[in-house]
Parts: sequence; C-alpha cells; structure tokens
Amino acid sequence: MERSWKNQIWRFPVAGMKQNILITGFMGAGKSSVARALAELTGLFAVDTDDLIESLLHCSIKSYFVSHGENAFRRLEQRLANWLASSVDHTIVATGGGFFQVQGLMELGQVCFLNADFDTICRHLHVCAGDQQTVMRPLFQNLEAAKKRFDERLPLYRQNAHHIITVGTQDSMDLARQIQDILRQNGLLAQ
Ligand SMILES: Nc1ncnc2c1ncn2[C@@H]1O[C@H](COP(=O)(O)OP(=O)(O)OP(=O)(O)O)[C@@H](O)[C@H]1O
Ligand SMILES: O=C(O)C1=C[C@@H](O)[C@@H](O)[C@H](O)C1
Repeated sequence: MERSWKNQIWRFPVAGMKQNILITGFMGAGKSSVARALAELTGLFAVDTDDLIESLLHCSIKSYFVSHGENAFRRLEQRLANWLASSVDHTIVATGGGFFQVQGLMELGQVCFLNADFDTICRHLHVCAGDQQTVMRPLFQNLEAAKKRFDERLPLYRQNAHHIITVGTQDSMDLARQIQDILRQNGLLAQ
C-alpha cells in the first residue's frame, strides 16, 4: 500500500536538525538495498549519493577514479553533502562507502551505520563464488587492499554514526524494519 511521507510525523528533539535518514557502511554492506526497503516501509523517497554524483559526470565513478583520482571524487562528495545540507530533507540517503568522511555528516540527519563484517560483505558481493560484483567498485579491485581499507575505516564508521545496525544473515527488509524500530523507539519517526 502506498503511504504518503506526510504520514511520517517526525519528532526530532534537536531544533534545526535535518530530518533525513542516512545509511552508511562499507561497499557491499547493503546500503542501497536497505534504503529502497526503508522507502517502501515509510513512503519517503530514497536517493543514492553515488547515483547523484554519476548524474554530474560524463562517465562512471570507476572511470572518474581513473581519470581524476580519489581526491577529486572526495571533493564531489563534499559538494554533494553541502547540497544535501542546504536543499534536502525528509529523505532516505544511501551513501557511497567513503561518504561518511564528509564534513557535517552528522548534521544531515540520523546516520545509521550498517555494520557488516568483511565475510558478510564478500558474501553479498559473491566474491567467493568468483561471480564478483566488485568490477564496478574501484576500491574493491584487490581483496587484500579492500580488507585493509575496511579495517582502517571500521572505527571511523562507528564514530560517525547515531545508530549502529549489525548486519548478519537478515535480508534488506528485515534490516530496514530494524532501523524503523530504532528511529521510532528514539521518538525520531512516527509510530
Ligand atoms: N541483506 C542482504 N543479504 C544478502 N545480500 C544482500 C543484502 N544486502 C545487499 N545484498 C546484495 O549485496 C550486493 C550489494 O548491495 P548494495 O548495492 O545494496 O550494497 P551497497 O552497500 O549499497 O554497496 P555499494 O555502496 O558498494 O554500491 C547486491 O547484490 C545485493 O543484492
Ligand atoms: O568506499 C568508497 O570509498 C567508495 C565506495 C563506492 O560506493 C563509491 O562511492 C566509490 O567507489 C568509493
């Protein structure tokens, strides 16, 4: 059944706090899938920072990394974060794997970190089956380097989040329900 976003009466305790829901986590944690499921549950729209950035580019993010480098990509992410801050509210935002590093992240809305361990991520991306979905992910070309980046980032993802959701074998809809419950329990989302 279709639900209007107007049914979602938000009760944020902090005046001036943005009322978005941001989903953070490593590549393959399931951010986009959970954002879509949460959109279905709440009637809110979901956007994806990687898709929004690609809409600016004349190429894929992977090609952009090759032609312009990672630092240029991070500047685009910051530009996007600034636009979210000025122009976007009441929206679910699935973020790119490194978006959690932008300045002002925690003011953009409720940040929900999808805490999947590296084995779970590899399972999601079918790394073990050889049928890898890592081809389009420039920072997941080398398994060892990806694991090193994962280990370095883990404490930072945790620090830069309002809520931490442990990802095991649940499907995306279960995880979205869990987020909905957490936000409701905290009085941040209508019952
Ligand atoms: N809870 C889940 N259980 C099993 N597979 C999942 C789950 N969530 C996502 N997947 C699968 O993992 C892959 C990556 O999912 P998704 O694109 O949602 O992750 P992501 O965190 O947004 O990744 P990225 O930021 O790298 O694009 C997809 O094939 C998706 O079907
Ligand atoms: O983890 C990262 O730093 C990235 C993840 C992807 O979602 C893309 O945003 C890009 O490939 C960088």
